[in-house]
Amino acid sequence: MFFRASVRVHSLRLQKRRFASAASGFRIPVINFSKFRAAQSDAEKKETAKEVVSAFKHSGFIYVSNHGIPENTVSAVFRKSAEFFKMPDKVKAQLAWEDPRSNRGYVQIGRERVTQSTDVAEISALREKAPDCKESMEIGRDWDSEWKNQWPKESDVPGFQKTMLEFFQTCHDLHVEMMRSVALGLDLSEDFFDRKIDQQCHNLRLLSYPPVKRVFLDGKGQARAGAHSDYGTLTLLFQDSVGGLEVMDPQTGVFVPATPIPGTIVINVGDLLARWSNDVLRSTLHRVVAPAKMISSTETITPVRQSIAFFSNPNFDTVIECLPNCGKEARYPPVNTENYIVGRLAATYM
Ligand SMILES: O=C(O)CCC(=O)C(=O)O
Ligand SMILES: [Fe+2]
Repeated sequence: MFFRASVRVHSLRLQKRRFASAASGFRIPVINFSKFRAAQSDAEKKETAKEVVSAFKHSGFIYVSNHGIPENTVSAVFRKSAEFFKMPDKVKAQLAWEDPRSNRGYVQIGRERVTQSTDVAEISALREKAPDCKESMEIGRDWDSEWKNQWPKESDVPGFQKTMLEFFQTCHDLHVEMMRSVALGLDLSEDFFDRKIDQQCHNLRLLSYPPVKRVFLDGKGQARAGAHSDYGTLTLLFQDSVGGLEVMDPQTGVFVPATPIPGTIVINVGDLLARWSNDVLRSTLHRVVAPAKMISSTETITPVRQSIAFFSNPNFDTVIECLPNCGKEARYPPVNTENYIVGRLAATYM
């Protein structure tokens, strides 16, 4: 969570990097989502919903298989994303991310430093010392009356806009179903969230982590993306086969690799859903470091890595306050979604 811990505590935890061990008991389960869709009865549906919620309570992360998004849809998005990042820097710079209220556009390497700190000066110092080694392209709903997406010229990346807009809708649809499983798993009515999440105030983020010297990533506090939690309800994360994503075991503070599993999507709880659920569901720290697997014994440069994150959010006018069935006493005061999300974004970008 946002205020959960200080950077000092995290930097101690960052020193420890081990692999998942049976001893810690930490695991990110693979959940077959076709069982939710194809369920013949409410009871059967609830079985998968309970699996989802149980994992979100313990680790905050799941792998979802049989999620219904065709493999060639995902690979087309990866291809268009790679084409986008191959454009010359000065072309990408014309599409620059400008405002946390919009949260759209191209973010060059070093502009964002994800962290749990809330102190602007501290984040700024961190950004200078150990910026995230990544570039990204942020896309929002395309019909917003105030904020416009920063599309590249059609001739520069043919089909980019169409591919991304279709994918945005596809991810929204899956997120609605996932939220239905969360509602059922919390013993709420299946449609509990439907009208609170239907305005698509989400953020599709294309990520590219350039090749970098391994020694550089091994430096103190340096990572492809520093330890952080996400801000919204659920993040749908598509990763390539390179690896490097690690999730913190909340019991031990040890980071555990979330090794890519072909055909699955990694889905994790964000801070707003944790807050909504009064911390019944867990928003877990994660980061991106050099991949564990070496290509060869002489390898000193990590391969380029691509990932795609769909950060789903409640409607911006939704007030987040303790859900039913999530404890008698609210741990947090109510908060407006837009104020919360924009506040978090404003702190992490320069
Ligand atoms: O690239 C990844 O695997 C994770 C990215 C991430 O956690 C984020 O952008 O919030
Ligand atoms: Fe994240």
